Amino acid sequence: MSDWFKQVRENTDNIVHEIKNHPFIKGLIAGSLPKDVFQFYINQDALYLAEYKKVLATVGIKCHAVEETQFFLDAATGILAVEDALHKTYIKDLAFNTVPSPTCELYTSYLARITANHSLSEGLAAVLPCFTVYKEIGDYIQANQNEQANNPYQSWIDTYGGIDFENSVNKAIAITNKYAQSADKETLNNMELSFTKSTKLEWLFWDSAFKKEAWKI
Ligand SMILES: Cc1ncc(CN)c(N)n1
Repeated sequence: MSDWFKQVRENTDNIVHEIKNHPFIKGLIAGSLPKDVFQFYINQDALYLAEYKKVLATVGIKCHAVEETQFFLDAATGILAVEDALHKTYIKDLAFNTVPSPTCELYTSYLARITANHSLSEGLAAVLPCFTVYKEIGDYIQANQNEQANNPYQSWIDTYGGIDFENSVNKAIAITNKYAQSADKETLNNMELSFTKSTKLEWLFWDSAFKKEAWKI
């Protein structure tokens, strides 16, 4: 498979389309997203990223080439340090809720299960939407903003629309494409299932934040 990512991205276009049209994203573009909703999201995202760091490290230590391992370990510390700083900016005065929402729990548990029990290729495919969806949404928001000056969410938006994040996303895509190139048909099928599931979970994460999802019992 010469460009695995291009193919699976095309096949998940409907999900990305739904993300772009979600009221959460529309609210970020306009800067009108209610503050309590964004803070709920940032709080849940901090809980998500704490687990995602471990997942990236797990994938990294399974990679065959030392520079691939290094990339994922750097991603776990470097990129996430930037995100942690964003989280501190936006939730500084708030009581931090340490309970993951059902969707946060679902997404992190799913990633942990795939990276622990399935093949490296499937693990790479499962963690990739966390890079690619945010890059695409960051770019999409920046391209569709009428005004950036007074948007309270601009530093969050610029983190994902920026060049540093783009470099890291391209590297993650290149590594995953490389493993896809030597994967058999069954593995390719499983990789696409993982990529699609994580892309759906990205939609669900924003949707659950918009609804400030709580445990029903
Ligand atoms: C849920 C989620 N997915 C992806 C990202 C971008 N690393 C994030 N911060 N949060």
